[in-house]
Amino acid sequence: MSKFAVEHVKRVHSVVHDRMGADCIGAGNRITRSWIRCLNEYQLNPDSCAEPEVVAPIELQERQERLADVQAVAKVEMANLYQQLAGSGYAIMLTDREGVLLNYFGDPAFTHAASKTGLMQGAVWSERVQGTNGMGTCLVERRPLTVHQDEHYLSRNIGLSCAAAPIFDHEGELVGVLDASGESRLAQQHTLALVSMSVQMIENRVFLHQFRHDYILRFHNRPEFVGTLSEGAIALSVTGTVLAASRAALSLLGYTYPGEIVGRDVCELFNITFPGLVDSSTRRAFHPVPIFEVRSNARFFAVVYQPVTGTGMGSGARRPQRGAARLGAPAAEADALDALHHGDPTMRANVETAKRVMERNVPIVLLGETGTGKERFARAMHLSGSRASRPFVAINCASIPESLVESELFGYRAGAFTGASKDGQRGKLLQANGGTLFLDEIGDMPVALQARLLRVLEEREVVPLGSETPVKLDIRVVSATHCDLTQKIDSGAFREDLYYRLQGVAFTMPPLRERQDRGALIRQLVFEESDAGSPVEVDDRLLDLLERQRWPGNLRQLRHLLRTMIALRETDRLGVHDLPPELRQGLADAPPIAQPAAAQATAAPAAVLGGKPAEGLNPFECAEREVLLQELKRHQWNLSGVARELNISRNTLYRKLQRLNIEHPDKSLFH
Ligand SMILES: Nc1ncnc2c1ncn2[C@@H]1O[C@H](COP(=O)(O)OP(=O)(O)OP(=O)(O)O)[C@@H](O)[C@H]1O
Repeated sequence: MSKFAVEHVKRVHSVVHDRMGADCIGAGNRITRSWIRCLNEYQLNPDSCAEPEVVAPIELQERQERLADVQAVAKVEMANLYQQLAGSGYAIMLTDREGVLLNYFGDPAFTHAASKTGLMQGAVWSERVQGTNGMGTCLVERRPLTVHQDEHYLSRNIGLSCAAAPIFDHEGELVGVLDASGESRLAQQHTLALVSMSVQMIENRVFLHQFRHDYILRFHNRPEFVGTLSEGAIALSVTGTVLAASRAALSLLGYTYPGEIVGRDVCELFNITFPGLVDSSTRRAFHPVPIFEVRSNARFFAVVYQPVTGTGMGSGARRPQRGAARLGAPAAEADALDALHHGDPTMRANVETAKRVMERNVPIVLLGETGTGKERFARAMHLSGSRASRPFVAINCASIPESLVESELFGYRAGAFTGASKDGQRGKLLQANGGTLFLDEIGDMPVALQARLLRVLEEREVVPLGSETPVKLDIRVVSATHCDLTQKIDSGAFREDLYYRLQGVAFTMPPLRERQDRGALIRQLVFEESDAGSPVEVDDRLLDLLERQRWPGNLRQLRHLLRTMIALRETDRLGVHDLPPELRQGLADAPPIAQPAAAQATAAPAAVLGGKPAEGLNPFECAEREVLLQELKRHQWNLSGVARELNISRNTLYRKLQRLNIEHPDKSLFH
């Protein structure tokens, strides 16, 4: 151990064990708290030399797809941030909520050193694994922070300076962290401000994108700030019900949780009716109009943007109707279910059955692989039925932290516990009252919570925390899962009684590779991803290529690819040349999905170089394999050269070679 490391370890122990020491570190108590967690709770050795923990490539891909919306926007912001910090030795990183590094933009000067500490895609930077660090500690503290040099817990990380800010979704849930890390001597004071601004930009853009098919009220207390980074945004349904609010909107209006305003009518927030708001916004040609907040009478300036139409719901389907009844389906929304398919027989049968059962108060379960459209199906049922003007509330049962379950689901009364909001909080169950509750990933719900949920569903009432008065519940419950619930019941991970309570009718969403309407679906996705006013087309060769793929990530994966291609396109007609280079070859070579599995394996591109053919690899991996083989050939199998060229560490390169079945023509040379 170096003298420096010995000193560091001593200091960590003295800070944790001795309050005097803690006061001495002068770094604010977030670091002290974190060090205490690292030593006492995670029992980490400050001088640990353990290899960085890296998730398997397939897991990384799944995690990236789960955060596809955020990632697509974040990539652009990361590139911007990287440019602003260029030359100062920084790497910009995005992690998910578990601290797994999803994206990495590295300054070449720093990348090599960084990979030694584990700053690379797939590495886990949670506090539990890497001790006090920008990303991991930010995930725990849930606020922007810096971790500078020897504030890091592990002595091997004290060469770093990190500035990290948390990214939240519109439901206030933490989804990840954006971080800029560099070598300490180059650390810049304003980095944290830049990172925080980028996060705000990411959150705003994700919000505007996710709710682009709804009305969006964008406002600020100064007219010139409408449309800027600091504006607030509220998504509204066709009847003016608040569907969601951005963080800035909540803060401008003085609320803490989205649940405090979601489900309310916009006229309960501002002293103007929804049709009045839309009319004046349109009449003023989208110049901000003054509106007044109901509680404080504070003046704001607002613009209401119309939904981007073209989801198959018909143009104009979402125009607000003057005095539209709060209950009763807007007629034009009735085809939301029909718009889910373009002739695929399985989906058509699902839609027809859904229409028959959805008003009958029968619980519904949606089954299917990830990304096959379960949530979209649930939303379409909601929009097509009599509850369309009431809230649709989605809960991801797998991701609610144990400690928040109670208040998130059931809500609490004002002052129910220390730290509770003074106005109390309506839980998600009550937010959904009158509408639909969508329980996503139901198979992953913690068992303790299953019992409580069962009771609520049976009694049809909720008692918020700190209250004794039950509130009546009237919700339509739709659940979804990608796992086999009967297997979970057998293993004791899922309650049988809850299973029968949730499953009245089950629908199975066909995977994309089995859908017979793939061509029309691709066109539909391209249309949805195009900006209003500049529609993008797909040429026949590209369409044919895309139709023939197996799409393990289903519609979500396809949408993600199309979004990237549209963002980077040169003209409004997408062709094969718009495919990312690493995919072009792989997609072109991949076998058509109509072939039986055995045939596909043999049809996968056999490597000209590199030993074993690419058996069992998906098209993306085949593409990656091809690119790697070309690079290896170009560098005459000099691994250091290839690693440098690809901006990855030698370790990562080794792992890739193994995963992609690449061997040197002369095997001994790799070892
Ligand atoms: N019929 C459809 N037409 C166009 N896009 C669709 C359709 N169905 C789903 N999608 C798109 O596919 C993506 C994934 O859909 P969705 O989130 O509903 O899938 P899911 O099965 O609920 O996924 P997960 O199991 O991971 O929660 C979304 O971008 C959604 O808009």
